[in-house]
Amino acid sequence: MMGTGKSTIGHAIASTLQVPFIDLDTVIETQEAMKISDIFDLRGEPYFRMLETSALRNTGLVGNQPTILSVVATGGGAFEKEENRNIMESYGYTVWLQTDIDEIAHRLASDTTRPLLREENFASLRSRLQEIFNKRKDNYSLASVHVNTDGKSIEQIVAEIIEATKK
Ligand SMILES: Nc1ncnc2c1ncn2[C@@H]1O[C@H](COP(=O)(O)OP(=O)(O)OP(=O)(O)O)[C@@H](O)[C@H]1O
Ligand SMILES: O=C(O)C1=C[C@@H](O)[C@@H](O)[C@H](O)C1
Ligand SMILES: [Mg+2]
Repeated sequence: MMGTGKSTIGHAIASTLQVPFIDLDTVIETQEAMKISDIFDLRGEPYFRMLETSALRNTGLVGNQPTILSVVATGGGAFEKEENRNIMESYGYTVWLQTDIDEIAHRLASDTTRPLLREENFASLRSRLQEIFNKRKDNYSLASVHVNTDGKSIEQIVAEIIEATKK
């Protein structure tokens, strides 16, 4: 889900484990030389979703060889497509960061970079987030590791995820 901390936590896990970190949204922006909001506006969401799947596929390979251990943060909508879930499951652990909707709304209230969240005020942002979450939660629950982030520091969340992947 957007705003739960995938990029922040993903980066922190990779630093802790000293492995490469890949942020799929950043990969797509670099490759297209365009901000995600511009890709949505100029090319449309289906085109973005196609780029997302192909970027996801490419994160697992360097040439034709599987890459070494790495941490990948996807966009919040990437787990919606079965094809994407299958690619991610073939790579290893998938992590669902669960964050209270009010907390996400507070975090993103002044952030205008997310094309699916162009809301006029806090109440409409909150209800839009709830609507997106309700639509996506069954797919998110298919992730192999579930971590509730509420009231936790980044360090605590990182430690919980690393611990969960040792089991
Ligand atoms: N555990 C946390 N405690 C407090 N703030 C946090 C925490 N995790 C992330 N944040 C803050 O929340 C905001 C959103 O985080 P981030 O960009 O990592 O989310 P995301 O899941 O990658 O979102 P998106 O799906 O849009 O890419 C940032 O301002 C970040 O600093
Ligand atoms: O939740 C989503 O569908 C999205 C989240 C962002 O990370 C970006 O991938 C894009 O804005 C779409
Ligand atoms: Mg992100």
